[in-house]
Amino acid sequence: MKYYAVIVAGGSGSRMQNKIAKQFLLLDGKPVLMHTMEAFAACALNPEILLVLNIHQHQYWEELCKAHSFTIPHQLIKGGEQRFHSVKNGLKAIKGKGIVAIHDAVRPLVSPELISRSFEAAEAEGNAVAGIQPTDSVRKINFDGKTEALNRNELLLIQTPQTFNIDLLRKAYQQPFRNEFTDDASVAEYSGFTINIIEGARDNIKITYPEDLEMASFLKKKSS
Ligand SMILES: Nc1ccn([C@@H]2O[C@H](COP(=O)(O)OP(=O)(O)OP(=O)(O)O)[C@@H](O)[C@H]2O)c(=O)n1
Ligand SMILES: C[C@](O)(CO)[C@H](O)COP(=O)(O)O
Repeated sequence: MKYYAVIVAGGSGSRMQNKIAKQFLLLDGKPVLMHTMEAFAACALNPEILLVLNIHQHQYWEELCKAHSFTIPHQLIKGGEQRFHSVKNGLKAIKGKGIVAIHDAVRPLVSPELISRSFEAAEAEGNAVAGIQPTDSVRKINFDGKTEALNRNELLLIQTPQTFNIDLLRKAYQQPFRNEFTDDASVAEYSGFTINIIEGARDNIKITYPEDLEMASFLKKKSS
């Protein structure tokens, strides 16, 4: 079986409010994106890595790789307007059959163990989407602005990797973009596929706001 990893890094990181896109910010002296790619390179299934990056950042990325002596093999793909389009561009670059993991570049603490588990579960079930249970109480905001309690035991916080049989995901990504397509599971589900959840990891955080980078540094040190 052939394994692929599409690392989506085509965003601008606006919520990070930094002139440098968050995927390039330093985490323990190394760009966030490099930590993420190292986790996939350490996966025993040896996935082929495709990095999806805004075309205007390709040269900057190549300079960063030289500066950090970063030599993990990968194919560079141009990003798209939305995450959806970036994933679609990544899929277009994969020929033939196999299993593909889609992963946010800004989830650098993903473990090779979770990556392998995701590939293995997707190979068995058709797809595998990482999720964890909320530990806070949760409420829904109604159209009138009032809120109502939800049963948190019926909810999941969804992460990446989100891993699929490539043929399944290619079919799903033939649909036109919809605003509710915030991840690959929502795209696959809208296309009629049932989503298979696997246990994610509490430290598999997405770096979105400045404090997330500080948290990631703490978690990285704790796990080393
Ligand atoms: N057009 C886009 C938008 C997002 N992403 C990627 O999707 C992942 C999750 O997106 P998010 O955390 O929202 O990143 P940004 O869109 O960069 O952040 P923001 O919404 O704060 O601008 C990130 O690795 C981001 O680089 C992408 O590949 N292409
Ligand atoms: C894909 C994702 O990380 C799953 O939780 C999330 O949907 C990405 O959302 P973002 O707004 O693009 O960061």
